[in-house]
Amino acid sequence: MTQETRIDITRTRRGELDCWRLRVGDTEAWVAEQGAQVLGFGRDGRQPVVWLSDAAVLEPGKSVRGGIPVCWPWFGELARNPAAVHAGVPDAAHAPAHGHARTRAWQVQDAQALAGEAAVLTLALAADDDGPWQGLSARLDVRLDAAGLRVALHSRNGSGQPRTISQALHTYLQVGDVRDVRVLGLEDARYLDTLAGWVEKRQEGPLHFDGEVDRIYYTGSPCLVVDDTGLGRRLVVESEGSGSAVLWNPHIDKARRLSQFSPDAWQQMLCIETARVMDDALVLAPGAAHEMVLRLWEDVRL
Ligand SMILES: O=P(O)(O)OC[C@H]1O[C@H](O)[C@H](O)[C@@H](O)[C@@H]1O
Repeated sequence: MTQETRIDITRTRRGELDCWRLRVGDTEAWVAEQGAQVLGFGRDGRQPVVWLSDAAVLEPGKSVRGGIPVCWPWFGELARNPAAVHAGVPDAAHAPAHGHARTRAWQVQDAQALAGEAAVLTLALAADDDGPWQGLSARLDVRLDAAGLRVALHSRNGSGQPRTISQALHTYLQVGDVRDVRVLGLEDARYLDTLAGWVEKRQEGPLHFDGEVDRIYYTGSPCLVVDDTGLGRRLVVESEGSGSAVLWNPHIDKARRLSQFSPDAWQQMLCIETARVMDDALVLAPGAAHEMVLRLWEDVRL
């Protein structure tokens, strides 16, 4: 990247949400302040890397279907989590899926265009003063540069007790046709098949999407690759500080039950969710902090 590469960051609105647009040369990312949710990432004139539903609703209080929702301080159904995650929560069975962070207003801490380098945005979610999540705070650093998109989720336990949480950067990826895609890097990994009674299985070969997939992988590899022959590209999802990943595609029937989701949209998306879930849940000692990083880029084959 040269000093002349255009880099900027601007506050703007999409629908009813306050957002930030990060721009580095011909690459752009969008982030909503609500939920610190990345809403888009891609290069001019190419298919997006990050998928956003054409039925997405950009309104306060609603998690947007697509982008990278931040699931925190729990992932999925709270009651399905290890007991330590919902200890002290009075009505875990009725807690909202994927935690409260994705629909809350996060505070902007920093927004900078670093000449010749990157556009960076930092958003923070203050700790609750009381209640079951008292003392737990989060921060999300988003950085766009010539290498791609980097998203880092910091969790901090400011309480006087050890705390266990679960979390995910729930990345929706754009693909040509999910039936022609394979995910590499999961070979031989243990996984929980949530569609088959949460039994543990082992992945054989690359992952294909022949039907609904909703699995929690214990990832030995920090680097997963979406090999997309339809779009002639590979998407690389690299993680740090994460030992699990959720792989999801709703296929035909579940697509009909999802909010903000067109009936055929399952064909053009899949989720790779960089996570700390189930056996890999995150234990934070009093005063401790943790960083989980996702790096995402497109590798174009000619
Ligand atoms: O509809 P949402 O609450 O956004 O959840 C969307 C999906 O998230 C994860 O991938 C879960 O593993 C799925 O079971 C769930 O359907």
